[in-house]
Amino acid sequence: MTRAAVLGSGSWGTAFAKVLADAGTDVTMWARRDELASTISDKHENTDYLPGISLPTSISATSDPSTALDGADIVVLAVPSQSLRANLAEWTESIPADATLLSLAKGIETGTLLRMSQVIAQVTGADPSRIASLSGPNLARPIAEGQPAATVIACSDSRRALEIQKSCATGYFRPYTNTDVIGCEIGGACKNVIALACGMASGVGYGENTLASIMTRGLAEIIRLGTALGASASTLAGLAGVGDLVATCSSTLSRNRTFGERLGSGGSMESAQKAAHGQVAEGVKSCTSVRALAESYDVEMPLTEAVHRVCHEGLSVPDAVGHLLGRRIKPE
Ligand SMILES: NC(=O)c1ccc[n+]([C@@H]2O[C@H](COP(=O)([O-])OP(=O)(O)OC[C@H]3O[C@@H](n4cnc5c(N)ncnc54)[C@H](O)[C@@H]3O)[C@@H](O)[C@H]2O)c1
Ligand SMILES: O=P(O)(O)OC[C@H](O)CO
Repeated sequence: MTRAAVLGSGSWGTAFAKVLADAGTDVTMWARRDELASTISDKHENTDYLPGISLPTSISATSDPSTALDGADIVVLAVPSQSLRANLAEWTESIPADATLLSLAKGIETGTLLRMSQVIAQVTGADPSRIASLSGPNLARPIAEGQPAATVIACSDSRRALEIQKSCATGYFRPYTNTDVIGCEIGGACKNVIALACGMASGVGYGENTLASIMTRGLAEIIRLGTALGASASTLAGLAGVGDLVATCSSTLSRNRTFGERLGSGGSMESAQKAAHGQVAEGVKSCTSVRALAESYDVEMPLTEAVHRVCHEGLSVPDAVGHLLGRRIKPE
């Protein structure tokens, strides 16, 4: 039986742990707090992040990372992007030598501008062939409720991608494999920024034409950046690109879209952060790193630039809209 350690017991870590257990994988979760680990093990519910969802009784949880990691074939990294490096530094010693490391995080590290698989390789010293990324239209709660969805598991080593695919395929969760780790990670990180923009537009009161225009032009800038970094455009036209972009930009369950909506309807960054109740909207930090990454490759990303300026330079949403529409007109 495949054994997985899921490190991080937020919404997606918990929903994905359920998927793994439903697929017949032996799962141990790690939670930062003892109290949450005990609730998951004893009450089979994550009352903090996914209240009302019954977890399989086979899932156990611990606040001791080495207990969770003991004998793991697959190590699932389910903490927010900006905390992955510090957490991994503490976990590396206990990670089994041949385990596959699977990142669920959708972000670009600030400062280093590294993708999550690059952070993992740098901190753990693992060969890139042991590192995989999972990304797609995967809002946590509907998946935990068993609503059908598909995803992409990207790894340069197809054997490892297949091992993960088998460990999480269920009657409601359909994983596809891919070898394009860059495309998968760029799609996942960048769509959060575009979802912030859609939320801002929706908060102002704009409707479907505006949102569809932002999604489509957002995809154009994601493809420009992805291909400049070596991703395949077809990955970005698939589940980890268009699929996730549509789900996140359209859903009122998205933390990124909701965050943007609060800004668009006149809320401050502080009030939007407060209203998120500790749940991470990755795009708020990644807009800055994606923008810097794009600049370093001489790639134009006007929507990302606008989101960065609203979130971090005090530009108002109406002024951001004015700047975007005032740009030079050009062919599509
Ligand atoms: N929630 C979703 O629907 C969803 C779906 C797909 C991917 N993701 C991605 O998965 C990653 C994790 O998101 P989530 O939704 O589970 O987040 P979350 O906000 O629900 O929870 C984050 C988890 O990480 C822990 N955490 C927060 N800061 C930490 C730190 N500094 N050190 C250690 N642990 C810390 C929290 O205690 C919590 O257990 C993100 O990159 C997100 O973009 C989320
Ligand atoms: O709630 P969000 O905005 O972090 O998005 C969640 C997932 O990434 C959707 O696939």
